[in-house]
Amino acid sequence: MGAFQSMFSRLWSKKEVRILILGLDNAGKTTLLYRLKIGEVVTTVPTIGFNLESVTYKNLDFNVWDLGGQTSIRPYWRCYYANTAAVVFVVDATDHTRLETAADELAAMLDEDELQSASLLVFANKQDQPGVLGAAEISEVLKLPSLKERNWSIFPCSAVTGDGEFCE
Ligand SMILES: Nc1nc2c(ncn2[C@@H]2O[C@H](COP(=O)(O)OP(=O)(O)OP(=O)(O)O)[C@@H](O)[C@H]2O)c(=O)[nH]1
Ligand SMILES: [Mg+2]
Repeated sequence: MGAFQSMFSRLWSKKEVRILILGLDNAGKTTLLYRLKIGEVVTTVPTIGFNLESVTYKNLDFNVWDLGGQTSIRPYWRCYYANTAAVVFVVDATDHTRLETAADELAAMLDEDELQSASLLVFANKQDQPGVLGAAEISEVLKLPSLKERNWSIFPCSAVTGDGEFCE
């Protein structure tokens, strides 16, 4: 194989680093995606299907899939699980009444075979709002400390103000 051909075969075989952004509807997933991508707050509409963007972070390129979170769309999340390096699970930390639902969806997702080696990053979003729960409280509701053999972290953030380590 010539050098040229060899270089291109290596490029073509370069695997996608796939990140999924999941969470209930209205959690702030799309807002967060575009905060990461362009550093700005965009006006969103509920996502029907997905948004896909390549995001470069610290010189690494990721394909970030932001899936719609409405009840009727959640069954389709599993179609995107294969080869996922990390799941970003976004929680509206002001939405006290739906935290249990978020916890159930997260638990079901983490049970899936295709996600056994995926890392989990949880964002306790909307920290700019009054009455918001912090990372420790969200972590407890989602039962993160009981996760075994899972590389997980949780961060408080506001996708709107950009506050929080990973929203910047
Ligand atoms: N105050 C505040 N509002 C936010 C924040 N993040 C998102 N929002 C608002 O929450 C609403 C829903 O945001 P989206 O990003 O569309 O939510 P989503 O999770 O993509 O929702 P689906 O696409 O339906 O699954 C919008 O009005 C956002 O402006 C935040 O950090 N703080
Ligand atoms: Mg959306």
